[in-house]
Order: sequence, then C-alpha cells, then structure tokens
Amino acid sequence: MELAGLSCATAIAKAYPVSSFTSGLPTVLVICGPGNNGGDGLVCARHLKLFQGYEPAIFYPKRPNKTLFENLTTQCQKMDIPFLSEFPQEAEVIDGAYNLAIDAIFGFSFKGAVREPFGSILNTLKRITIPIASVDIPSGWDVEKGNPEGLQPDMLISLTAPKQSAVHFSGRYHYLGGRFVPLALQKKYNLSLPDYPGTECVHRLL
Ligand SMILES: NC(=O)C1=CN([C@@H]2O[C@H](COP(=O)(O)OP(=O)(O)OC[C@H]3O[C@@H](n4cnc5c(N)ncnc54)[C@H](OP(=O)(O)O)[C@@H]3O)[C@@H](O)[C@H]2O)[C@@H](O)CC1
Ligand SMILES: [K+]
Repeated sequence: MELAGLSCATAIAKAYPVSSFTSGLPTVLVICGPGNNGGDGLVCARHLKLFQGYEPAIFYPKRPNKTLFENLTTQCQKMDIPFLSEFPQEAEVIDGAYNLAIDAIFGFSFKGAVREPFGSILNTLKRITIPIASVDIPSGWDVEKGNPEGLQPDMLISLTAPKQSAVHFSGRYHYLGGRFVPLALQKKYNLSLPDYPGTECVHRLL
C-alpha cells in the first residue's frame, strides 16, 4: 500500500507539477473510501505533502476499524493534513477551494449500486470542473465494463496492472504504478507489464 500510494503521488506530481498551478496554491482534495483504495489515497496524500508545495486535504467519511488505516490516518494528522468533517455538496465550493481532486473511493472490489454517503459524493464529483485523478479505477466503474454514466477523470493511475475497464478511460493522463509484482507472479497470471524506466515507480501509458 505504501508503494501503491507513493506511485500515485509520483504520477500526480509528474502530470500536475506544482509549477503548473497558475491560480493559487496547489490545493488537492483527496477523497478516501472504506477499503484499500482509500488507504492508497491516505498514503498518496502524505507523499504529496512530503513532496512540498502541494496542500492536500482529506475527506474520509467511513473509516475501517483496523490498525493499518488508523495508523495511516494518524500519520496524515501528524503531518498537519486537514481532515474535512463534511463534504462540500456544491461543486462550485470544491472548484473554488481546490485545484485537483483525487478519487480514492473504490477500486477493484466495488460492486452493486453505490451506497451512501458515496452516492452523493460521486454525484458532486461528476459536476466539478477541476481535474480528477482516479486511483486504480474511476470510482463507481465496473472493473471490466466501466461506467459511461460515471466519473470521467482526467487522470487514471492503474496499480499493479491496468484493469479491463481502462480501455474506456478517455482522460489525458494514464500511468501505471505499483512496481512490486514479482516475476513469478507476472508469469503465473500471464501479465505483460511494461518496463519501468530506471528507478521510477511509475510508467506513463498515455
Ligand atoms: N490487493 C492488491 O493486490 C492491491 C490492492 N491495491 C488497492 O486496493 C484496492 C482494492 O481494495 P479493496 O479490495 O479493499 O476494495 P476497494 O475497491 O477499496 O473497496 C472496498 C470497499 O468498498 C465498499 N463497497 C463496495 N461496493 C460498494 C458500494 N456499491 N457502495 C458502497 N460501498 C461499497 C466495501 O464495503 P463493504 O462491501 O465491505 O460494505 C469495502 O469497504 C485496489 O483497487 C487498489 O487501489 C493496491 O494497493 C495494489 C495491490
Ligand atoms: K478510485
């Protein structure tokens, strides 16, 4: 998870360097869901803050009662990353306060109809105009079929390997992250992963 989240922050810093934010501070709203995708979001927020220049804030409405996620939350709090107590319902409020949104709500274990509070959150995210970077899968997408009515992010960071639904991604930036798959596992699952350049933890696909 640490490497997955670091990959996300690295890819985001490449696609949206601090210098590219011409209107004010590079404020980033990170929305974290209840599973490991949300954990990746917490790690990503922490690394963005460590990269310096980025100003992440986190919304984390449904927190699992597990030590890993409690520790990740504590680390963010100790780094003075603010946690929002409420999600702004108006898209304009998000557009006015932030320059980038990171969607770390659901990944490959999402299924069925979206339950609250995430339905309202996704509806608001569909209306914002600032770019959205989705971690692993745009939240609310079927892992294989995608979701034409769902979020259409500007950036996708596929982790481990792109999921089948990535063929429906129509944004500007697609990165692969998660340089941690052992060769034996790649062979077992017949994964043909691109070579990561040098010591990079991400590989740009689009
Ligand atoms: N394992 C690996 O190899 C790696 C995994 N990685 C990362 O982990 C991600 C997968 O994490 P994951 O399996 O924890 O599930 P995830 O997609 O975060 O969501 C589960 C949560 O969502 C909830 N939920 C589901 N449907 C819902 C609905 N309709 N409406 C509302 N809630 C719903 C569900 O709730 P429940 O059904 O339990 O009530 C559960 O709490 C993967 O995409 C990648 O980012 C990477 O770090 C690389 C290596
Ligand atoms: K996501």
